[in-house]
Amino acid sequence: MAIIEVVDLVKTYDRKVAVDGVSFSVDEGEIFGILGPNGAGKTTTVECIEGLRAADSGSIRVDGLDPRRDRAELRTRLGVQLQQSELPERIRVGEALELYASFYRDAADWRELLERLGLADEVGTEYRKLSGGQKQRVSIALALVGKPKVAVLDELTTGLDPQARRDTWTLVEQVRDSGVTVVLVTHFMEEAERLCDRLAVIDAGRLVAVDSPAGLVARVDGEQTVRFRPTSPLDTALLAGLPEVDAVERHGPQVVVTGRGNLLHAVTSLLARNQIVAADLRIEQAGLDDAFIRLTGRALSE
Ligand SMILES: Nc1ncnc2c1ncn2[C@@H]1O[C@H](COP(=O)(O)OP(=O)(O)OP(=O)(O)O)[C@@H](O)[C@H]1O
Repeated sequence: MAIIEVVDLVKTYDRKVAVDGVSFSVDEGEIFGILGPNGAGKTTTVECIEGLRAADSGSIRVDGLDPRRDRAELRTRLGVQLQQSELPERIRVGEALELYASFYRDAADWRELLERLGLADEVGTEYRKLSGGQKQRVSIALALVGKPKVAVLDELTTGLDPQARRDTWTLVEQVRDSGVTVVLVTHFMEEAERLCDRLAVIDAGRLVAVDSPAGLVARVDGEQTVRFRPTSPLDTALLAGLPEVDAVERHGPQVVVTGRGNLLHAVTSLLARNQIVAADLRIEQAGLDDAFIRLTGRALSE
């Protein structure tokens, strides 16, 4: 069931069209990603969902509420991640949580929340003394303290090192598993691929596609590459004769086979039939990166 519905959203700043007729819906209980390059209109879209910005046209419903008209009620159902700069440097973690909990009639037990987010030891620590990853966890805690049904997390792992980023992903999955629908704004392909059940790909204000990461990748009928080192002599003409294979090359001791369909299975079966053992066998397939390029005509990082 849809918990967020966005229909034909349009938002213009002066003459710049930031969001240009975007429609999508978010199902209850999913991690829904909004993926796109800088300036694509992601933040504008979620700010309209949060009721922080008025759309020029289109309609939005969050758990049945109109974000502008029902802002007060929306606040109890939608948790918004705070940007880092919005907390005073010297506030202690426990104080921040207590303060935010006081804004809600029915707040979560914030001590239990800190425990769950691995911050129990930092209750008395000043915000400025936390690591980047810890600050992000505090911002997640603050988004959850009102016991929302939906949490919006915007550029959650920007600036984090790879380990802290992975820890944060695990945390987001735990949040979802606890029954909260998550809307995740990101421009990291890996994050989107690893974490999101479905994604809206936005480019230059327009919705390019909504699908699961695997569904997006499947739209690219991509070429695959299988690499291996045969441990006994191999007649590559045998491989070249397989219907799945487009080309076979030798790079020193390595054989590189490109093709389509169930390429890996075709290659390994042929090797098995000929009693050839493949060492260092690897397959490379199209990923979300390739799908993004196919859909938008450019790489996400451009
Ligand atoms: N308050 C504003 N006034 C004028 N233009 C704005 C305003 N906020 C955003 N824009 C412009 O609208 C477009 C969409 O911006 P938005 O912040 O929604 O994109 P984004 O996808 O979230 O990008 P980023 O990843 O860089 O945050 C950009 O061209 C941006 O410059």
